[in-house]
Amino acid sequence: MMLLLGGSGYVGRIFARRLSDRGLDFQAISRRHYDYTRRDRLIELIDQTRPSFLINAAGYTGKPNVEACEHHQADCLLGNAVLPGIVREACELRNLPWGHVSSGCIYNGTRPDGSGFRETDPPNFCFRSPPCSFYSGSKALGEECLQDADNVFVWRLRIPFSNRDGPRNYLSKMMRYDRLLEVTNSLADADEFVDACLHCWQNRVPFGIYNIVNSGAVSTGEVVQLIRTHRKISRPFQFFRDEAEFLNATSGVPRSSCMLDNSKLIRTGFPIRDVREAVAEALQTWQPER
Ligand SMILES: NC(=O)C1=CN([C@@H]2O[C@H](COP(=O)(O)OP(=O)(O)OC[C@H]3O[C@@H](n4cnc5c(N)ncnc54)[C@H](OP(=O)(O)O)[C@@H]3O)[C@@H](O)[C@H]2O)C=CC1
Ligand SMILES: Cc1cn([C@H]2C[C@H](O)[C@@H](COP(=O)(O)OP(=O)(O)O[C@H]3O[C@@H](C)C(=O)[C@@H](O)[C@H]3O)O2)c(=O)[nH]c1=O
Repeated sequence: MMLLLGGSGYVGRIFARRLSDRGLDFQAISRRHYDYTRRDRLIELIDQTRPSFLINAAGYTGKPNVEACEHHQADCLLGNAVLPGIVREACELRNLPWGHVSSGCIYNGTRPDGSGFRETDPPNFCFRSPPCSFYSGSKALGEECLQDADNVFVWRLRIPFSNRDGPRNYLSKMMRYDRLLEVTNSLADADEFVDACLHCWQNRVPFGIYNIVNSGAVSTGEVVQLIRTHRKISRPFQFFRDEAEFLNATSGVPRSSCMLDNSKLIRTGFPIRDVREAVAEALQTWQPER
């Protein structure tokens, strides 16, 4: 049996669906019913349920986007920086292996040679390397709390998308925003991300940090072109002139735009798709929100 923390959230629900689809036994835990953010309660929960693995898909992301983290800093620090440390302590005490959903947003840009950041690269979009958003800073602190931990996977997700239309889906956002920021990013098909996380545990790959994104990176303009082609949308898409105009028009919170190297994941035998192929397929099989 696996414990799933944060199973009520966007990422947690995808874990729940994929676990159910595979017939894997799990219990999704919500703070509403059980306060897993308290170390003593989490240890009690582990003792009562005796799981073989724990998935931490809990955290504070801000709604509708990370801008909200600037105004809810305590919740953000609790969910993203403190909670991973609490889960670590509880899991270490009970010798329970686990996985933590982190974010690639602790980086900005590329490595100096233009390649994607590797798991060994220090974050460059965080409180220790400003500027950054409060969200990114809090996620990097969360990873610091897990440094040198045994028995944990740190799964870095980045800009999830899927074929299911909705306010958290990056492709839906690109179709709904009035104006778009032209940047280049690594992205992750949300289902593929979860499958890769489950692959790590089920195939007992070595614990540690994994960048879990589709291969390559894609610009906003390329995504728009794929949307035009596969969704047959002919209306014009408006773009911000540059990042300064984006920051002026929104609430001034900088975003991470970055490329991540996923070769460590690929070496474990997980066949992750190229980002353009994955985006195209999501758009071809699009399920509009009702
Ligand atoms: N969505 C995205 O674009 C990305 C998300 N991530 C990471 O994935 C994880 C899940 O994100 P996502 O599913 O999008 O987030 P959601 O807000 O949709 O869900 C997160 C869940 O975490 C639980 N939670 C526990 N502590 C807190 C807290 N202090 N504040 C808010 N919620 C809390 C809540 O569940 P309950 O109250 O029921 O226990 C909540 O439903 C986060 O760690 C996030 O940083 C990483 C990259 C991209
Ligand atoms: C608000 C806005 C954003 N954008 C761009 C900026 C950015 O490149 C992309 C996504 O920005 P958003 O504000 O929608 O989402 P944001 O909250 O920044 O998304 C992030 O969420 C957290 C939880 C993560 O961990 C990240 O990996 C990422 O998925 O869209 C526009 O093009 N136009 C807009 O009006």
